[in-house]
Amino acid sequence: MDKNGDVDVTNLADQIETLDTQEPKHNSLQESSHDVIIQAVGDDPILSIKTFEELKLHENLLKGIYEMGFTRPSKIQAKALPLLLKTPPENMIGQSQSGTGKTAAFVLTMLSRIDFNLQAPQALCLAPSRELARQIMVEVRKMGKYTPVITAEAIRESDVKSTTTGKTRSEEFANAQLIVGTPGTVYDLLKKRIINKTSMKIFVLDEADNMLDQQGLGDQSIRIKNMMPRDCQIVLFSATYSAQVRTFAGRFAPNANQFTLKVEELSVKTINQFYMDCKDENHKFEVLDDLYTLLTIGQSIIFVQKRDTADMIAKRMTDKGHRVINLHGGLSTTERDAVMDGFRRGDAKVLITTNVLARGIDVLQVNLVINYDLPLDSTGRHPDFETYLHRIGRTGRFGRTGVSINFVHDANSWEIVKAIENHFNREIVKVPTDNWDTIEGILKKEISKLNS
Ligand SMILES: Nc1ncnc2c1ncn2[C@@H]1O[C@H](COP(=O)(O)OP(=O)(O)OP(=O)(O)O)[C@@H](O)[C@H]1O
Repeated sequence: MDKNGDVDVTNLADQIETLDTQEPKHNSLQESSHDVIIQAVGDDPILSIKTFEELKLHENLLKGIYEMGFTRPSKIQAKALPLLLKTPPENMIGQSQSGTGKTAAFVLTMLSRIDFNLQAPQALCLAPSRELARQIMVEVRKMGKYTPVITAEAIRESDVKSTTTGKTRSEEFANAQLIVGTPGTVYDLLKKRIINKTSMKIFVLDEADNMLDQQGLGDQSIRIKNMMPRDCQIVLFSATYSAQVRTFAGRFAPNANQFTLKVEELSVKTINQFYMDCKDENHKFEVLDDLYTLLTIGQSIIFVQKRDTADMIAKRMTDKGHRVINLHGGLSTTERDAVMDGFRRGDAKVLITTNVLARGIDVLQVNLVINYDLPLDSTGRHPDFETYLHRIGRTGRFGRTGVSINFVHDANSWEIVKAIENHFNREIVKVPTDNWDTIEGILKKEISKLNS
């Protein structure tokens, strides 16, 4: 807390994840450390690299990695990359907590698989949202900066010329080697043969459990996968896999090397979780207004369940004098890009959104996530555990500390918070809604515990 009595969540410590640098202990198909179970398909020892050099990557790729400030591989990168880069390629079903560097693991693999002399699509990555696809492409372009890779984003819905490249879709995809997109657009482009699939070497699903969800994007992902050549490497990554999706993932990516986290290891330790007991729906807004009036908060994301609620909260917060922005699927793509880019630049500090941004979005300065509405499954009554974890994972990125606050306003929402607490076996601490000195005290204590 600073001398004005504000909780200073803007200056949270930059703790870099402690790397597991131990030598592999045995040559076996399965390795189980305290947090992750690795099932490898081959008989080779499960290696864990300590430096990126050990991967024997092209020096231009290494240059890109180092320029991004990646001095050492994270734990998932250290263990997954040796398996991902094997020749002949092997499939992967990877799991690691939010913000631990899964993107770099698959981006590096895609870039390593490309024959730069061949101007045809060779690597395809799907993500569930336009914003995440754009973010992955930024990482591709940074990491591949010193390579001649030709890239294309498959996120536009019509055949208009790209505003950035001035090319039509056919022109853009004719010689693109690495494509990142959303499933609907990619499927459409493959079907129309605008994307040529014949030389495709690697197919990646980020947020794979979401992409394979039979009630959502699953159908499209399956259709796209069925169009890929037989020997195409299939790589799935997510922080979460429900038991049902995991079984299906095993069929989608057969004979895969698998990384599985135990449920109690899923929550990121540096994200501290709270709940506030509001009297009713309307009181939730008053508490939100007070929070932003009384506390100094860095960048934050407020999650609601519906687009209408996002619009309504944004309007009411603006009327109260708070500077907020709002992003959901009801906006045009141009509006969505402008909002997201503004938030990334830090022009706006408070982003109100729906589950469209629950997954993957990486803005390191976000130190607070508010679940204004708790995430519910399709019945609308039960908790959506996976979405909860992804939402709060928008803070606490790569070893940073973060705070998440859940708003509770009736018996059902209280039960949902308790169910989430039990499911992940992580305490969600109650903070009062009426005593701001106490609120500051609790948040400060919890944050300092995390930093110590
Ligand atoms: N080896 C590294 N060294 C330093 N920073 C890294 C390294 N690897 C990744 N990062 C950074 O860590 C942050 C989180 O990485 P990333 O977005 O890939 O997480 P993730 O595991 O995909 O999370 P989520 O499950 O939320 O999608 C990013 O800002 C990324 O640039």
